[in-house]
Amino acid sequence: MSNPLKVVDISKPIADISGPLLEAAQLQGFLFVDGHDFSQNEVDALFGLSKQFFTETPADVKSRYAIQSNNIGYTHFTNEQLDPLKARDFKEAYNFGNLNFKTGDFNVDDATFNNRPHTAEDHENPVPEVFDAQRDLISQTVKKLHATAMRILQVMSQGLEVENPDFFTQRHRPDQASGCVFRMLRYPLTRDDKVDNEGCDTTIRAGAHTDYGSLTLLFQREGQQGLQLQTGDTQSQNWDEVPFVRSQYEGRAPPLVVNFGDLLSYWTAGVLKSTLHRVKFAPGETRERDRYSIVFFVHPEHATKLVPVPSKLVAENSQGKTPPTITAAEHLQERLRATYASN
Ligand SMILES: O=C(O)CCC(=O)C(=O)O
Ligand SMILES: [Fe+2]
Repeated sequence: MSNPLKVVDISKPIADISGPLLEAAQLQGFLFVDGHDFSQNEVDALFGLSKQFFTETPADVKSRYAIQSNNIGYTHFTNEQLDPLKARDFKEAYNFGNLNFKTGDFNVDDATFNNRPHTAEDHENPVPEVFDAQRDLISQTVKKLHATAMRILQVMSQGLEVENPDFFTQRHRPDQASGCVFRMLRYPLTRDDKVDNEGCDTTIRAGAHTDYGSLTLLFQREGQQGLQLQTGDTQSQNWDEVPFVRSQYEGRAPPLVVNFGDLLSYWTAGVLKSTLHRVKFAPGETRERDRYSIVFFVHPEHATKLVPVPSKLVAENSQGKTPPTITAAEHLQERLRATYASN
């Protein structure tokens, strides 16, 4: 399969890679990031853990950890109801949140995480047993994912010629409350493509959407492709498949699939592209193999004010218009509300 995306090696000097990274962010909103420091063994262990959780945990146990309004927990969309919307999103996921990248803590209770007294709306965010037994692996992973994301933001800042090269990283400090989420996903194979769902395409497993935050980093597995991004204008409805590519480094995990989210697009007056994407299987493919993916959604600190980025490129693009200044937390709440409203 040909590869429509650029591969950028983030272990190379920033000056050599900031141009290509910015170009990918502006034109496609997607790229592959190689030169990260995840080994294949480490990523295999994560996918093993994900498989163990999804396939060995009884449904009633999973439902005890059901997703909360803070976006933490287990979510399951089944095609058992004859609801075409639900049929399209036949997948299950577990979201880890309230992450502290300095300590490696995750699912911290809401009051402690937000550093305020406990209120009735707060959640405790208990961790399922399978994950509790692997705390170190999860902590190490989220710390490294955050560090990788910070490197990408730095390279991007240089590409955007932001006056302060730390503008973005200063707003994504590792130990401050944010909406960052680490998510394990499984798209099971047990459906029958031939089921007529009132004309809707039953091979689509995650409907077309853009991501909410700053950046998204994703691990996929060989032979389990399915992610597609929209190319061309929104009318033309062309979809490019994200292929599986290997790292150029021996023993390293494959390059991360990285895309830019709505918040970064908003924040840069549209210079960076938040691209529509979806998960779709070729007919028949759904009966051969599950798709597993592991995703890290990066968000700035909750209190971050989305003020104009001090960059000529961004200023030119905004053409003197200044959108109302909102915080990252307000932006996230708005997007989550819209998602729940459409379900
Ligand atoms: O599983 C995938 O490949 C994509 C997941 C995704 O786009 C998302 O969860 O936002
Ligand atoms: Fe997504």
